[in-house]
Amino acid sequence: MLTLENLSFGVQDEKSQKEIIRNLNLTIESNKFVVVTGPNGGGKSTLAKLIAGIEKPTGGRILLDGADITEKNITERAQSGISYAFQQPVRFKGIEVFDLLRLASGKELNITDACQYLSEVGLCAKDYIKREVNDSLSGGELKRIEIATVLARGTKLSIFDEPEAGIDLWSFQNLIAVFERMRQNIKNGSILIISHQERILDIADEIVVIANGQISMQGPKDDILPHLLGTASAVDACTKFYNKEEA
Ligand SMILES: Nc1ncnc2c1ncn2[C@@H]1O[C@H](COP(=O)(O)OP(=O)(O)OP(=O)(O)O)[C@@H](O)[C@H]1O
Repeated sequence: MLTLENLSFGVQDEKSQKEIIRNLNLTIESNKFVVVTGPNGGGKSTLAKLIAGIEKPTGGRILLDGADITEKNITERAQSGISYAFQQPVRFKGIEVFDLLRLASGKELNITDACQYLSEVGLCAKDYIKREVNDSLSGGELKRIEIATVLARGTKLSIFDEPEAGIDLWSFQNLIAVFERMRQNIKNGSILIISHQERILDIADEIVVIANGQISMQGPKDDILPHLLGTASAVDACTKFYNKEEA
């Protein structure tokens, strides 16, 4: 279980202090599939980075299964059981896809198992398993490889930041199937996905809407999704909801 207590994150620009996450309280229960959504710039990616240890909070605490991990760095948090898939994944020159999957899994992964992870994210395993994780991979390919590494890690908390970004329509169908399978097989871990996509929101146990650095709505999918739909996209709906709240 992940608990965020009065979590804050602010940055200082030339003129003033900008609060990006404001005294946010959130609990993510074990074995839950939680989707975080909300308007652009609302603070979703920042929140994910605070949980993964990429950014350091300016206030509040982060607890994983009751243990305070606020002061732990990114490596220590990974060791505690948090995986993070970036919105824009990092390339690793000189490392093959197979090496990356083996490192991620933390065990002696054989080629068949590694290929299985690639197939799950819609990549033809034989074409990719020996590819170097360098600039020759497209953004969408890299994104899918990164999702495969998170699958290989199988940690207590897996965080995916906009996994759909840069993925073509055909692969998107596969991706939805991947997340549906994760939802069905969820045990001893939670999944937190940042997404604007209705099909991903629809898989959620719980939806959290973040706007202006705070939670503006939170609850079971069946309660929250109807509020977000009925417009061209969920993010438009979120923006409208937020504007209404502000009025
Ligand atoms: N290190 C930083 N310094 C200054 N501003 C920052 C920093 N990190 C984030 N921000 C700002 O904080 C706000 C929230 O950013 P964040 O990336 O968390 O939003 P988001 O909800 O994930 O947006 P999107 O849906 O567009 O991905 C944005 O206005 C962003 O420009």
